[in-house]
Order: sequence, then C-alpha cells, then structure tokens
Amino acid sequence: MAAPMRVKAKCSWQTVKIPQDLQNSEVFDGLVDIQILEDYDLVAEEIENDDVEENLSRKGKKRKRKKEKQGVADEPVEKMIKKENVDIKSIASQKDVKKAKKKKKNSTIAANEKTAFDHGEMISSKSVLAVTDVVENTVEELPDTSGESKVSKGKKKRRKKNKLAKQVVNKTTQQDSVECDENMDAADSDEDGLVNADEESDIDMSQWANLCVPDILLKALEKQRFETPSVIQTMALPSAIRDRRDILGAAETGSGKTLAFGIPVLAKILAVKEQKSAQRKESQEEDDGENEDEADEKEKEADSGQKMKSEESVQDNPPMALILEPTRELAVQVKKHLQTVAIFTDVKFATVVGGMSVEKQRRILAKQPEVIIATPGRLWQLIEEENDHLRNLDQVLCLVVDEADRMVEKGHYEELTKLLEFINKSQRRVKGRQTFVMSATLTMDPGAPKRLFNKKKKIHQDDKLKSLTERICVGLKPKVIDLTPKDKVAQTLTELRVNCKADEKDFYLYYFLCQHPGRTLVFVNSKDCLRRLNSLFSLLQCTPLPLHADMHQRQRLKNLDKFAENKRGFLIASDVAARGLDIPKVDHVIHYQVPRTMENYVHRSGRTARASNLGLSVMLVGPGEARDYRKIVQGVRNGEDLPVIPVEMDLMPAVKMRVGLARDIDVKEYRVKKKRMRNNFFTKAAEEMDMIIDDRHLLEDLGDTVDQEQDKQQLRQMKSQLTTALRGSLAPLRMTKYPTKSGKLQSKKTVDLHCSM
Ligand SMILES: Nc1ncnc2c1ncn2[C@@H]1O[C@H](COP(=O)(O)OP(=O)(O)OP(=O)(O)O)[C@@H](O)[C@H]1O
Repeated sequence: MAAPMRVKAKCSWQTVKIPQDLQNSEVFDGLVDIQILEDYDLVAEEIENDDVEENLSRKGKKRKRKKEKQGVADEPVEKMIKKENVDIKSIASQKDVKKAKKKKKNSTIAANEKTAFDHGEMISSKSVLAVTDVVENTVEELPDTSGESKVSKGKKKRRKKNKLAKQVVNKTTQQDSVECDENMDAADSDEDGLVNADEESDIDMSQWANLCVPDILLKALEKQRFETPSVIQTMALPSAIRDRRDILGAAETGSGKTLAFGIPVLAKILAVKEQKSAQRKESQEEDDGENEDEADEKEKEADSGQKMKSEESVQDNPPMALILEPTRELAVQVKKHLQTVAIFTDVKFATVVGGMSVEKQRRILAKQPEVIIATPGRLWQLIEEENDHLRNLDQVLCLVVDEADRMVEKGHYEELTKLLEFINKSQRRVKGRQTFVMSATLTMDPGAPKRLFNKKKKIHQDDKLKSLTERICVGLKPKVIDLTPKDKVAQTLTELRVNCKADEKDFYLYYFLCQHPGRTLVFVNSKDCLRRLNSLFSLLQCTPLPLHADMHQRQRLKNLDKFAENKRGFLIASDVAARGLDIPKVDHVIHYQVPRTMENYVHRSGRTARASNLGLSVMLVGPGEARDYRKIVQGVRNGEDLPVIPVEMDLMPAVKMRVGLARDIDVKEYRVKKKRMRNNFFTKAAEEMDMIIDDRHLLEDLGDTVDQEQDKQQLRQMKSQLTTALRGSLAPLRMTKYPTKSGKLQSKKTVDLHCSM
C-alpha cells in the first residue's frame, strides 16, 4: 500500500495578501486566508528516514492515477493565482538550495515548484501554499507538531467552491509522480560520490543558479556534486536559457559541452511542458465549472475520451528535442548523462542508433519520448518507414548537432543532409527552434568556413561544413563561443612520443603498460592491427579489450563498461572510440599508429585529461609516419616536436624476450588455425557436393600426424616458457618517471612483476 506523503516545513508559514478585488471574486469565495510555505520537504509518513525519492517514483504514478480518477483538477497553483492577477513574484522566493537542506518542521499541506520566465528574466520559485476554508476544510491534514493543524486527517473532499485547495492538493500528488521511472533507473546506476537527495549537503549551487538553471535541474546537479559550472557552461547557459539564442560552441575535449547544450534543452522542455499542462488544465476546469449535474456524465465521457486521446496522442506529443551524435556509444552516453540531470523530472529520452534492435526502438518511440538522441543512419531509416512519433520530428523545439565536424565526414553526411531537409520543411517551425552546434575541433568563427576555402586541401571538407551550417538553419544571431585553446588539446594533458621502427612498437607498448600502470586506451588505425594486438597482448596476460565498428553493439558497450570498471583497464580501439566518449579517469592514451589527421589526434588524446584531470598521451611514431606526425605537431604545437618519453633501455632485453616469445606463439597458432579453417571449408564444400575427400589430403596442410604432434608439443613448451617469463619481474623496484607539463603527473608505482591486469 502506498504510504501517505506529507510536507515537512522548513520555515514558517507566511500569509499572502490577497488584493481586495480578488477577494470578491467567486473563486475566492469562502476563503479567508492563503498562506505560503517557502521551504519544505516531501516525506513518506511511515518511512520518514527511507529514501524519499525512491518511494516517490514507485508510488507517484499510482497516486496520480487515483487522484485523476477522483476528478481532482490538475492545474498548478501558480497558474491559478496568476489567473486571478496575484503576482506570483510576490509569493515566490529565490530558491536557496543550501538552505533547503536544513531545519525540518512539520506543517500543513501542498507543494509546488516552478520556473517562470518573465520578459526574458527567469524567476525561480519553490513555494507551498496553505489555503484555509471557513466553509469546509478540503485539504488533507498532515501531522503538525505545533498542534495547530487546520483540518482533520483524511478529510479530503471535493468541493467546487474551493478549487484552489484542490489544485494545491493535486500539485502535491503531481510532485510525487514527477520522477520518471527511466530517469530514476539512471540514478540507480549512479556511482558513489553522489549526494543523496535526502542527505544534507554543503554544496553551494549559487553559481549555477545565477546561470538561470531551473531548480529541478539544480537539485540533480547538486546530487552529482557539480558545484562549479565549466567555462563553456557559464558562457552558454544564460544566453541559451534566458535569451533563447542559438549556440555555436567549441571548447576543448572534456570541457563539459554536453551540459552546455543539455541543460538549456531540458529547461526549454520543462517550460513548454508546464505551459501545456497549465493550458490543458485550464480548459478542463472550464468544462468542470459548467454544470454540476452534468459532472458525472462528463466524467464518463472523459473516460471514453481518454481512450480516443491515446489513439490520437501520437499527434499530441511530438518530440521536443533532437540530438544528433556521430557514434552509437556517444548517443548512449549522452542519454545517460542527460538522464542524470533530468532525474527529478518526467522528461523521457530515447536513443535511436544502429546496431541495436529496430523493434525495440520502435517500442520506445511509441512511448513518445520528448528527447531523441540519434545517429543519422538509423534515425533516417525509421523516418523513411514513417514511424508515427518521428512523423512530427519537424516540430522539435531544439536541435543539437554534436561533434559537428565529424558529422560532415563520410558515412554521416548524406543521411544528415536528408534529415535536415526533412526537419526544416517549414520555415515557421525552423524560426521557433533553438539550435546548438558543438565541437571540440571546429573553429566556430562564423567567417571560418569561407576563410578556410582558400586552403586547397580543405575545400572538400569545408564545403560540406558550410553547407551543413546553412542546412541546419542556425538563427541570424547565434551566440558564438569559441574556447578552443591555441594548441587545441586540454591544458592538463601531457603529450609525449616514442620514435621507433614499426616492429618495435609492440615492445614499447608492452614496456609502457608494465612501467606505467593505469587505465590505458590504445588507438590503432586498422582492424587488422587491432586484432593482432588483441591476440598478442592476451598472450602477454595484459587482458586487452577490443573495440571496433564491426563488433556487435552489445559487445562494444560491454567492453567499454569493463574498461571503465578496471583501474588498470586496457582497451584497444579504432577511431570509433575517438570522439566524445567520456570514460572516467583514463590515465593514458597511446597512439599505437599515428592518427591520419590532427583532429583525430585531438579527439583521441581528449579521452584522457578530461574535466580538469591530468592525463598523458604518447604517440608511437614509425619511420613511415613522419609526414602525418609533422602535420599533427604543426596543428597542435606550431611545429614544435613532442618531447620523447624516457625509456629504461636496460629493461628492453627482458621486454623483447617476452614480446618475441608471445609473437612466435601467436604466429604459430595463427598458421595452424588458418589451415584448420581451410580444411573445414573444403570438408563443408565437399559435403555439399556429395564428394568424398580423403582425410590424408586434408591433413596434408597441417603436416602428418608426427608433425602435428611436434607442433603441439612446441606450442606447449613455448607457452610454458612465456608463463614462467611473465612470472618474473622486468626489474624490481625500479621507478620510471615521465616529464609532465605541470610536474604533477608521475609514474604511479614500481615496475610491475608482470603486466597482468
Ligand atoms: N560543471 C561540471 N563539474 C564537474 N564535472 C563536470 C561538469 N560538467 C561536466 N562535467 C563532467 O566532465 C566530463 C566531460 O564532460 P563532457 O563529456 O560533456 O565533455 P565534452 O566537452 O563534451 O568532451 P568531448 O569534446 O570529448 O565530447 C563528464 O564526465 C562530465 O560529467
């Protein structure tokens, strides 16, 4: 059974002055007093000390349905007050989040939380109203320690004369159910270090409050312990939320761009939802007021109307925001990130990405999520098959193109172009839309594309980029925030290199893993290279995790999770992981092969040194890669060479012995495996053709039985030799340090016994 909720007052009740003309109005007939409670908590009566938030999410929906059944009107209290010309500002107070966590007293009734926009100025309020009715008390009594309870417990009745009280009661219920299951799920999976919603917190959230962030999102940021907004957030939020300007934002990797667009998008959705529900309730109330005799009949009609409505509802609730991401992982990550900020709201999210069940995505879309986070390919596929919810995608109020420069690369551009044509069908809608274009490596100077046209090599890319910004239809006066540092990489990143022959790269990688323990992400340029390294470093007991575009999506996400969980995780990835992925505390990024573009180098390196943390990037430069290396240092360091990482050369013989042995095993195993596969192929083909194949022919390739036995024996010996070698140490208790930008980044521990992760 649902536990009843009650309000715990944290300050005293204040009487609201009602203007004389309003007192005479019919709505206030019978009321003698309106009181406001500015600070309160909602708590479950029976389980006061339990996690209130958790209970609210489970019970809220049920209660809401019950209340709706009872016909309690659902209009927010401010709306009601506004209608009667009482200035909400006079009863609203700026929420003080810090204060809101202190002092608890019991008191009477009803809560309300609102963010109001007035002439571009935002007023945040959190207030509670108490309404005293001399004719008949219509509000639920809640325990009152002061003994001054105004009504008797459980005596909540419906009274037409006192609609305001009903609104108040109902608003409490609405508040209960505000946590959407999905968002609460996101919260459940949160890591340690979050502030419990019920816990006292000493976090000062005033910096965020000054940026026009709605209270309900502030609360979630506080829970995340995000006390200080990042620079891009500070610059983007007021312009986007208060001034409703389009944003062209560029800032270094890991600088918090997701919230720079995510918070304004959520703020807008919340404001629109509130406006819509107020309108709906207003018209509902008008109907209610017509004739009491018709009330029951109307209720019945409403029930049947409800059914019809759900059929029409696809048209009623079009998506409100579309966020386009270049990769699936990024879309999933952005959804999780935004869900944690939207945890106390009922905003619904959906990811529409390739590699996952289309059927499941159709089901999710049928729930009419307000925010769609998508990769262009799958989204276009669903639009083409005329998915109901996506039919109205052109009505989105916010459009975000994240990683904009990547979006114009091969593989996204065609679909993105079609998508933009589709959602920009109506100029009227485009004008009412707010657009965000974000990147870490794009120069956001609006004149940039033209300027770059002069550089021959860039023409193709910039042509697309220019056409993209035109197609996105950014408003006339976008706010351009270009915070990309001169050297483009994070200030807290240390960049080093190793110059070596191509076949020595394995040695240096192994050496690095042993010498510098930590979460390490290795980037390669090709899948073949990735597979070889995966196999080689598995033999060396480094427990690598592969990640590339040909893997099943589920496996990709699983490997990312495993990597994030292990302090010494070792992920070998293609550039599919280069952009935007926010894996906490990646200590090192190794470019096993030199990236082909400067942008790729910046994005790959940006997986470490995020959110002002320290990080290290090491590039292994082979003789054939000098040109690409030059291009990169030209772009990020004005041509200045990267410093060379110091290497203990006397450790190299041991490293070479281990890696050499592992390589031999790998090559031998590969040959045997290849032959076996060929034999299997012939056997199968022969079966299909009803042919009999002499086994001796098949086995010829594998050698005769004696050879086979010798091979196996040899492999066994080599493996045991390797296991013994790995048990020993490279050089016990030897410390290695690498130079750092700030002098803070150092080798963590002594040389490891072996590289087992
Ligand atoms: N104000 C903040 N305070 C503390 N941490 C923050 C804040 N804003 C964002 N973060 C955290 O910083 C990390 C990086 O943020 P985010 O992923 O938005 O960066 P980004 O700029 O989009 O990076 P990229 O360009 O690589 O995509 C995330 O883990 C995020 O939770």
